Amino acid sequence: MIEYQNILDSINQSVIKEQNKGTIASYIPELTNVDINDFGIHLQLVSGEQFSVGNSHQPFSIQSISKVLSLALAMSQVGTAIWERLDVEPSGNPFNHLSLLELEEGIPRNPFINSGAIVIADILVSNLKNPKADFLNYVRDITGDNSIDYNYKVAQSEKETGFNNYAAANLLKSFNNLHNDVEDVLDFYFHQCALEMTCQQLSKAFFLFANKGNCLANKARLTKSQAKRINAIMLTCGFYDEAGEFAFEVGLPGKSGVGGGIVALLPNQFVISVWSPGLNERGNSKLGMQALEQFTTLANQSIF
Ligand SMILES: NC(=O)CC[C@H](N)C(=O)O
Repeated sequence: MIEYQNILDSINQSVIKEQNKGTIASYIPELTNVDINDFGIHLQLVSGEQFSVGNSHQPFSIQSISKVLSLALAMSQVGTAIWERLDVEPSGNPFNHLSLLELEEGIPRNPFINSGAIVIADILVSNLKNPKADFLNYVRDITGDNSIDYNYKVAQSEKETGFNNYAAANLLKSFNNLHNDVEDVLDFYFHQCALEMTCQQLSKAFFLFANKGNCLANKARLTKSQAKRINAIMLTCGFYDEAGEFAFEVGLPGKSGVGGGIVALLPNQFVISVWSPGLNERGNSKLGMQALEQFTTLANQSIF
């Protein structure tokens, strides 16, 4: 029997002592309205038990973590045809890097760098009747929580400063890999990134990836094979140019966001969500990575 609560308590004790908590993302100005000392973890076992520590019930901006949820919805709607428009290779580059996209003629390396997520957003805009409302309902549905919502100020803040994402979308358009208007696709993308969730809600939202495609309410939302493939992409691409380091330190598929959240999971066992808003140089939560390294070491559980 693993003493999960003791493990989470001891991680909390050790990370709150850290002097260097990283840097809060400021390129989206509205993201700076958080306290660098905020820290929470929520662990959801596939067997149903839950454990948490710290601010695990405080909503934060999930940012790029949303790219896994948009990919899941696109795969369940469109199936394998999405792979005609993007690849599944790690990019070895920052999430907002553009030169590879030009070299590779508008085919993004994977769905978790910004250009890849923008292609997925385009697919959803083409396939959903009311894209923003339908995506929100999907996330509420798989999580079993209707209180989840977009933070409209964060979406607006990114719209006003998202020049790099406008560049990515226009480059995709120039290669005919964006079918809708740049404005419509980015409006959807900025909202999906502006979803606010707590660590507890994130663990519940990601339950289907640990549970062979079946969500918390035990409804099939993805096939087993789709869940397996999404986990593989999280492992190889979930942390951009730090994916190797995350596999090395933590050893789980996962996804980060510049709001300081990280979700990771062990198939058939658990989902764990961590939030600490200070980021390292690669744009991933500094203490979040440390906490997860300690978790898989102390619990002796990883995919390796
Ligand atoms: N890594 C991230 O979380 C980046 C997401 C952010 N919305 C962006 O496009 O820049």
